[in-house]
Amino acid sequence: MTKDVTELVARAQELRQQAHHDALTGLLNRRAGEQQLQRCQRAAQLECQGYALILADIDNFKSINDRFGHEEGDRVLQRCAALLSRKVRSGDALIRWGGEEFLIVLPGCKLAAAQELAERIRRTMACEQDAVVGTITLSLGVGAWQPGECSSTLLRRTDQALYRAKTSGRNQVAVAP
Ligand SMILES: Nc1nc2c(ncn2[C@@H]2O[C@H](COP(=O)(O)OP(=O)(O)OP(=O)(O)O)[C@@H](O)[C@H]2O)c(=O)[nH]1
Repeated sequence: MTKDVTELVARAQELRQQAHHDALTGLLNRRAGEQQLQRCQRAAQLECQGYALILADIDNFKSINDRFGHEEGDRVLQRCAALLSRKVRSGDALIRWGGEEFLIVLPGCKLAAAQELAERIRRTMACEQDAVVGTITLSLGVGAWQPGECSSTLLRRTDQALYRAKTSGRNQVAVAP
């Protein structure tokens, strides 16, 4: 009987893990990430505790897949996820937001600190050499919550900053005004 209960609890934990996490990278999946973002937004409105976002996107990822194959592309995604995991603090949320795009939610973080973190991430990624693919770079957009703003507006501003980082040459950080 006790063994059955233990197995059920373990299975429930496994299912919860699968429901909230991306199978390839182990990061939070988009749905769980959206919930984290909403929690952060509520705290911002109720307690006036701001937060910041970083959107990081691997540069020219399609050509990595094309040149080295989809499996190597998957490994590059895992490598990026591992690097990002090393850079964030325990209260932050690290999310696989899309194919080769990652969102970091930083509760209580101001714009300047988020920009510094994004720059540290960019530099570390660009300096490390992957044995197969060589240099991998990231473009990053950074935004900080403004009073009265909803999370989708902040997300849109941060995405626009990421777009500027891409169109300005990639391997750079752009900040949402
Ligand atoms: N290996 C692998 N590839 C993926 C995965 N999800 C998305 N992709 C690929 O990621 C690529 C993204 O390509 P684009 O959107 O053109 O972006 P990009 O080549 O990185 O170009 P820029 O973002 O403009 O620098 C597509 O070729 C997708 O097939 C995945 O889970 N694994």
